[in-house]
Amino acid sequence: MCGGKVSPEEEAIAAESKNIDKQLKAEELELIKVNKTTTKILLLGAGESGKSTILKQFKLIYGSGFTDEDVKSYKAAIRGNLVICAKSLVEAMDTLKIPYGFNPKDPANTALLNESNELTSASNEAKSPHQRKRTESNSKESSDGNKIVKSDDPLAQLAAKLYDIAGGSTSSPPAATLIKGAIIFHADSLADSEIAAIKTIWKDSGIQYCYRRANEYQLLDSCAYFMNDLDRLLDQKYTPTQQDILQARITTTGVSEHHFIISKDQSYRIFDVGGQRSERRKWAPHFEDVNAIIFLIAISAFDQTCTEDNETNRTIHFSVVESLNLFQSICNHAMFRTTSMVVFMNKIDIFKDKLETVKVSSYFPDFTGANTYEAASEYFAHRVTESNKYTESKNVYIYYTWATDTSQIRTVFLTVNVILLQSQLASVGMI
Ligand SMILES: Nc1nc2c(ncn2[C@@H]2O[C@H](COP(=O)(O)OP(=O)(O)OP(=O)(O)O)[C@@H](O)[C@H]2O)c(=O)[nH]1
Ligand SMILES: [Mg+2]
Repeated sequence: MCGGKVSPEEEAIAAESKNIDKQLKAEELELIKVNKTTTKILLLGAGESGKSTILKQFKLIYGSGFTDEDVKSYKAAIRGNLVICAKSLVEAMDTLKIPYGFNPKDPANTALLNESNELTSASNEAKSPHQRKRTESNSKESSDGNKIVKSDDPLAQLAAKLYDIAGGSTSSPPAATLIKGAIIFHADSLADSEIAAIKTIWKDSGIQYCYRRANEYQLLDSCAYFMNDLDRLLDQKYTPTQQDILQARITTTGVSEHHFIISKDQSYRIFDVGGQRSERRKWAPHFEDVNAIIFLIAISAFDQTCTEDNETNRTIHFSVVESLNLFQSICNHAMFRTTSMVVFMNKIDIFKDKLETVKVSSYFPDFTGANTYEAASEYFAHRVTESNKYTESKNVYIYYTWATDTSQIRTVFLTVNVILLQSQLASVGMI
């Protein structure tokens, strides 16, 4: 075949072989496409940031929803959640020193409060400017958002005084004593006495005041959702709704893998991990071949201390600070140099509510903007994006999410899917 004339048969064979090559190439490309668009995603973030709730939304939106088995186990979990909430509340009544029946709006309390305010301002007047400055900085000792703000609220002090006068923890009503002794469990049903006790304490004005101070101790975010609907949840024929399941809290231990087909071109392998500190050492074995990380930060917790700190009495950090540090270490991890980072700034519903009464600058003094949702969320988003050291090789995409709201999450997922598909195709040079 050195420059000789090519016969029509040979021509046909060459054309056929060209065709086959073309077809193979197309099939290979298709194969690559299919393989490359199976995105391996890790759901990361601190405990209670909402990872498993996002996974539940994947099941609802792209999977077959909750199975009968799921519903059964969540029914028991929800009842367990009720006991946990009731227990957290009655325990906090003692740690915060709030007497049962305490009503901040009671005229007698208002009068006492005015009296103590007058006394405080008289004593402040008598102090030198230097002494005054020291008292003020003691009550709000927070320079880097990393130290706890000490409560010098006159109402909290009045409650504590009345608590001591009433006899402290010995003055707890029988319902509270019963709850204190209750064992936390996942159960299909609760004893009648426990049901009655939970109902009684939730109606107590002191407990309601304690609930409003939930940033000072650990309480499940779904506490009010469940407690305000006790009759329905405790009915013998109760079956959890989708929303109840989204609100239910089961702490994740270990790592679980889940598969979802998003479209004909896109499928996900999602890994849900436990976010509590003791769980984080189980993350690393899953770091190989990760295409994207969805990292959750509960921004509503900007005034909240960390669970584990409360348990061990170690140095107290704000949980958002811990989340930002955790994000920084993941984002700048050598194995994730080119891994797309999608950050869900989660629990914006609670965040918005909180901003009505709580100042971000009290906990993050370098925040100088207006105490609005727009300014505060932008501030936290900036804290996230500025952590990325690999600005040349990857992007950090920020979304504000309400993980328990399926329609909001559906919209968020649509844009996340587009971004993940594009960045994955780009990473294999296909766009
Ligand atoms: N109101 C509100 N509650 C939320 C939101 N996201 C999650 N929650 C609730 O927060 C609690 C904790 O959520 P999970 O999804 O269990 O948190 P996690 O990150 O999986 O926690 P670990 O498994 O311990 O790592 C649950 O009761 C959820 O219903 C949100 O955006 N708004
Ligand atoms: Mg979880």
